[in-house]
Amino acid sequence: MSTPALRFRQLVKRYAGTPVLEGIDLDIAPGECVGLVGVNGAGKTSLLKCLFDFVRVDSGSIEIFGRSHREAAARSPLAFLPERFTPPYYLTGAEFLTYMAKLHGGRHDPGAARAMLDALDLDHAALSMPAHKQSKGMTQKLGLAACFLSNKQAYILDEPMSGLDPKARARLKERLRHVRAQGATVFFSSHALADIEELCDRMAILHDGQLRFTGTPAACREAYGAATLEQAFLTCVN
Ligand SMILES: Nc1ncnc2c1ncn2[C@@H]1O[C@H](COP(=O)(O)OP(=O)(O)OP(=O)(O)O)[C@@H](O)[C@H]1O
Repeated sequence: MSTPALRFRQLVKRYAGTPVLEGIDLDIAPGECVGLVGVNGAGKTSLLKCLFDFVRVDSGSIEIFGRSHREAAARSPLAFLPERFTPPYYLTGAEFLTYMAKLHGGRHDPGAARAMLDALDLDHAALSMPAHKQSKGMTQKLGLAACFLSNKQAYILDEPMSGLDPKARARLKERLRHVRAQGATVFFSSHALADIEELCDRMAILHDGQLRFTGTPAACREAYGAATLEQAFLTCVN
């Protein structure tokens, strides 16, 4: 197998001694789309925070395209959308995208930005509106736009569908298929099992600090003898 895009090995994370992740092993291949699911509080966001070195790992390792996640340069091929994303409240949409383009080491391209807003069904008015006047869905789309404009090798998205209306969800799915067709890796958390089934090559179910299941959605249904992914998930976490 080629070098994985992401490799988690025996990852352990505790908060004040309380374990949240207790030996996570997961490889995600370049170009693969993997969905991370689990009940509220299962540790999905914590796993992603470990990946970006936002929180300290207690033991185990994480590699990004073969390099330790502790090296800042190793994280540069990644675009990230945090959970409950809100841009700095005083920045307009255009200022935020300009700022993010700089952080990603590129230059803001107003034409590309407008095209991306169209792709995600975000009104161009968001470009001149400060974030604090935007709706939850608008700021979410803005965060997604910044991610996709970065043209990174891998997109790490924490509940990317959160707050999006049905049209925007459809547009986001199109965009995810588009970046995958270009060879990008996608790793996202979600509570929407239908989205996981529709978009992902594989899914990982995190429960009680461990990955209870990793494989295709079809294999998940089969493993738990369930007609639907929802039933399979419920059996897995019960
Ligand atoms: N900074 C922190 N300090 C202490 N405990 C934390 C911290 N961050 C998260 N936790 C705890 O770790 C556990 C996992 O939280 P996390 O946010 O990773 O779960 P999640 O799977 O993303 O949940 P959700 O689906 O609700 O977003 C929870 O019990 C949470 O209270």
